Amino acid sequence: MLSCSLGSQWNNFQTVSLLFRQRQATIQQLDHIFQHYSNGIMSSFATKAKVVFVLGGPGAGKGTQCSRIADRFRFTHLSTGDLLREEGSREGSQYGTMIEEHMRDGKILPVDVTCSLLEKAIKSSGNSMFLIDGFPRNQDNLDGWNRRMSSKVDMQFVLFFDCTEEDCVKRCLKRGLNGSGRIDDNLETLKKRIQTYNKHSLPIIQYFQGTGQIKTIDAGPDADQVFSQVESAFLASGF
Ligand SMILES: Nc1ncnc2c1ncn2[C@@H]1O[C@H](COP(=O)(O)OP(=O)(O)O)[C@@H](O)[C@H]1O
Ligand SMILES: Nc1ccn([C@@H]2O[C@H](COP(=O)(O)OP(=O)(O)O)[C@@H](O)[C@H]2O)c(=O)n1
Repeated sequence: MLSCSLGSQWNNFQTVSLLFRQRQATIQQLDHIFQHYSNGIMSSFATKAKVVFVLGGPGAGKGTQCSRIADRFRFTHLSTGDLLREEGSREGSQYGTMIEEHMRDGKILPVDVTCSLLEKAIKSSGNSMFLIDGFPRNQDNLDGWNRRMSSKVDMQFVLFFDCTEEDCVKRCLKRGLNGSGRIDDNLETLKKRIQTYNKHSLPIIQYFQGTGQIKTIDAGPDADQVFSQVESAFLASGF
């Protein structure tokens, strides 16, 4: 029986080498044994991608902190909102109108659209560590992820940026005034985004609190202070 541990793989190679030196196996037999063992070695390296979900209200600072985490810990930052905006503005996209309407109304898109974009981005990234920012944002997102992706990756934990509604609104409005160009950084849409967050996203955060997978960050202080909490959370998880 072949074992996948590197120690026993090394022993296997030593055995093959001994057989060869003692001329006790034909080249064909040795080739067969070599292929068998090297497949075992490859599978011991082929680990699943690591995923951290990043949640919090609109404007809580998820994107700001994700780009710092990506620099510091070599994660790839996948902003679900950015992927959707990109898809929405792609010429010929069948989802353009749907994405624009949902975003303007502060509504969450069907998971099949979002999950396909995430899966494509994960596959083409060349990395094995991902921050999935703004997802899963409702039960449909979570169910779709569990159906399509959860067995293909290792979810590490959920980083939750805890921010008051007042700060969230202020930050989004300022982001809009500073020229974000986003169709949803205005007071009217923000009210709807906050409603959606309270009704659909908070239950998901509570679900992860129940499973013990949440790391809560106080998102109120300035970005440097928030990052020092974030950094401690990643270091404590072995990153
Ligand atoms: N800790 C913070 N304090 C004040 N403003 C912040 C902080 N973190 C981010 N911001 C600003 O708030 C706005 C929203 O931040 P962003 O990271 O885009 O949030 P999200 O990705 O959660 O929507 C941005 O203009 C950003 O510069
Ligand atoms: N999982 C997600 C994430 C975002 N979205 C859409 O994208 C919009 C913007 O999301 P975002 O993550 O860029 O922005 P914030 O609301 O976090 O600031 C949301 O209001 C939704 O309309 C979605 O449908 N599904």
